[in-house]
Amino acid sequence: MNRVDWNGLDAAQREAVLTRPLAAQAPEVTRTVAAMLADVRARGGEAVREYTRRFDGVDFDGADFDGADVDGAGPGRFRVGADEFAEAAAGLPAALRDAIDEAAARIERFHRDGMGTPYAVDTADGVRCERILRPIGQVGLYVPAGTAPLPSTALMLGVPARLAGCRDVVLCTPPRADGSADPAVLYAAAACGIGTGADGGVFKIGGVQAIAAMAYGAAGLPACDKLFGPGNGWVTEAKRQVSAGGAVGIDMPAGPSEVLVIADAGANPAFVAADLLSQAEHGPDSQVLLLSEDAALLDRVAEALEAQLQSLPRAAIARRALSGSHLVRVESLRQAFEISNRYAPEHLILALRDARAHLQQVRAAGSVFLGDWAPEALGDYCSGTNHVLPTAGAARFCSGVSVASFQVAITVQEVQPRGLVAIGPCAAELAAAEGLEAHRRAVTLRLEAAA
Ligand SMILES: NC(=O)c1ccc[n+]([C@@H]2O[C@H](COP(=O)([O-])OP(=O)(O)OC[C@H]3O[C@@H](n4cnc5c(N)ncnc54)[C@H](O)[C@@H]3O)[C@@H](O)[C@H]2O)c1
Ligand SMILES: N[C@H](CO)Cc1c[nH]c[nH+]1
Ligand SMILES: [Zn+2]
Repeated sequence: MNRVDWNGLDAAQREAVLTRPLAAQAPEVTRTVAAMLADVRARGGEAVREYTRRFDGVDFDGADFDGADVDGAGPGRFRVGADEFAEAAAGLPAALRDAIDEAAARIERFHRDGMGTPYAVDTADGVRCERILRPIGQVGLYVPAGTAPLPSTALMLGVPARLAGCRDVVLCTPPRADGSADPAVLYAAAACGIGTGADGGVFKIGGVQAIAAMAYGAAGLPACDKLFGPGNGWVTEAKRQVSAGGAVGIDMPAGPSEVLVIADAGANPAFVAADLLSQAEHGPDSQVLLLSEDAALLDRVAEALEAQLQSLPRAAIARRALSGSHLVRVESLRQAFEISNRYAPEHLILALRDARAHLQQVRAAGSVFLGDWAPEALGDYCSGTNHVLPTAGAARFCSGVSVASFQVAITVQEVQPRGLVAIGPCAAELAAAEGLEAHRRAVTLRLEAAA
């Protein structure tokens, strides 16, 4: 990891420290993704099949890739059949099944309490305004499995989708080399009721081609109203591009993982190093930052990182992520929070003695971890909060996945004649000021009728 002193950097160098690795390669990714999306749009399932062969090394040689035959899922098809679900559940170690069930229950507990509630207000006598909630009709979930399958992501998306009442849920995840889906992802999907009923289903499709298939409807998938889930740079760019057209919504940019740690002299260097590595091991594009006033702490964390890397199976990936990451000496905690709020990290760990007291200084972050005993990994799996979170600075303006992400809120107004008499003149006056005569008449005609 690169070691810098914030006060010794000029503006451009500071910018470089806070620039995400993906930003540098964006134009090339943008072009590749645009071409792939256009191809799936034009050629449908055949293009999905071709990209699956190219990127995942699997050739699904089913009969009809565009819908007619997908219900009879079997070997050679994108859609996961009942037999593969059953095999997955039977083959999974009991301890893993229990862990998935336990995590699902805690995620549900947290998300259920945070569900938005409809409300109604009489804004005037005879004027009732309401906000009601409806589940989004057709939702598409993406569960990454490039560097490693993430069954926890299936829970993070599937649990709130179910709580919101979404009935038509499809889930895409890249196939393994033998053409099967990761069994733990299937078990987690099934635990959320995805893929086992008549509606929706789980499809073995990854990357850009999965996002295209869910956005446009291809390879047996319906065109979805909204897409959810994290992914690498290609997946995240694909989500951005399909949503730019306005035909499909997305949850947020949830790209390569990030963590920013603010640590004081009392922090445990081994804990801090482990937290940095747990995001660095996600992928070479991950970025991790450590800010501290204490130079000795930065030294000890650097040593701990090296020591822990020795026994890390994904050390090569983590080292690449660390090469684009920094250990930053700051002059004060105040400066640390200024930097953090500007960076707007996906995850923010406050390894501080009085962490809660500093929470009020946090203005932008996907999820915050207070103190020494809340490793970010708990939020990834089972504390109950959602791990699908905004990256690349998007935490400045959007939030992680919640039940509300799967709902639309609709406002309703019900007006009695006395209500129209009460507020109609206000509307008529404003309509006249805007020169919109039809608007004004829609009110005044009724005022006359009510008189
Ligand atoms: N922000 C969040 O909430 C969050 C949560 C979990 C994971 N993540 C991130 O999700 C990412 C998962 O990435 P992953 O790679 O492991 O899995 P992935 O499923 O996102 O990507 C794998 C797919 O990428 C495609 N691909 C690979 N190389 C390509 C190329 N050269 N051109 C076009 N497409 C290509 C392939 O189709 C492959 O199936 C990681 O970066 C991780 O940090 C983020
Ligand atoms: N840290 C990831 C979000 O950036 C989520 C995750 C899933 N599994 C492990 N971690
Ligand atoms: Zn993680």
